[in-house]
Amino acid sequence: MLLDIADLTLGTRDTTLVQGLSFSIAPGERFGLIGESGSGKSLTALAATGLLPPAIRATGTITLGGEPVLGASERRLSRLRGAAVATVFQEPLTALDPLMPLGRQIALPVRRRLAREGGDTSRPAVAREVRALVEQVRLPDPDRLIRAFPHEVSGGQRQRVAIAMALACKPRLLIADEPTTALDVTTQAEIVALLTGLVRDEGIALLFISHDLAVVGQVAERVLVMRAGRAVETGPAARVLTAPEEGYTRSLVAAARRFDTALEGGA
Ligand SMILES: Nc1ncnc2c1ncn2[C@@H]1O[C@H](COP(=O)(O)OP(=O)(O)OP(=O)(O)O)[C@@H](O)[C@H]1O
Repeated sequence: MLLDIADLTLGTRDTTLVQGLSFSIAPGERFGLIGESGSGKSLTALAATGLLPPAIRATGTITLGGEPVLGASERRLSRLRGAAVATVFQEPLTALDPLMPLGRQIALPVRRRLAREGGDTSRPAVAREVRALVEQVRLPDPDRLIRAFPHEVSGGQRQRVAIAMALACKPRLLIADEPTTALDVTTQAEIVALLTGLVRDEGIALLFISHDLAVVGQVAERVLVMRAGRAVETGPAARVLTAPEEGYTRSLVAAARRFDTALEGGA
């Protein structure tokens, strides 16, 4: 397994936020973590990358690429973050430097990876890779985009830049935490299709986190539904999202269907 989480419990000094959570992701697998706001999805993702806030205590085990995450030194973790896992967040603006042209921002993880691999880190070599990544995430007008600042491009384009930066690390696991929530519906669908296609083509495993069942259904092969920090149901996406066994999942699926029907009725 690429990511193995066993009996993970997270909490502050006086509150339990995630309890007894276990799941694993195989190399190349697309896994969906579903749950309403506050159910503990983001904390779980942060725990998997060793980025938990200092106030949060963790027990259980997390193994990423064969290495333990909980209790690992910052040095080991930063190596693991570069090579094994990269994350795309809901709001790409938080991950981008407002004062740096987008091309230079994409160049940072490219140069880090080339240095790690002992590759050519000269300016032309890095620029070639940046250009290839910009094309891979299908950003329009690459020459303009490379020189543009974050506020000069659209939200969907910023998310494509964030995806390019994640791909630049050549991770074995990509974590996407609500990557489409801040976008309009059309852009959402484009980003979901892009992400799914890229991870499939590159053989990268995906941990896709969302409260939106329809979106997760398009992306994931297997899903886990969380409620108030606990796993409610897990299984193949096609089964859980069409024939859920647990009452809570059934109510989520029914609510999503009602929403779809209302949209169709209103169209
Ligand atoms: N640093 C922190 N200190 C204390 N409590 C925290 C901290 N970070 C998160 N929490 C709490 O942990 C719970 C789970 O948060 P988390 O962000 O993982 O939920 P989520 O399912 O990702 O929801 P959302 O989709 O809204 O981000 C929430 O009740 C939140 O208030």
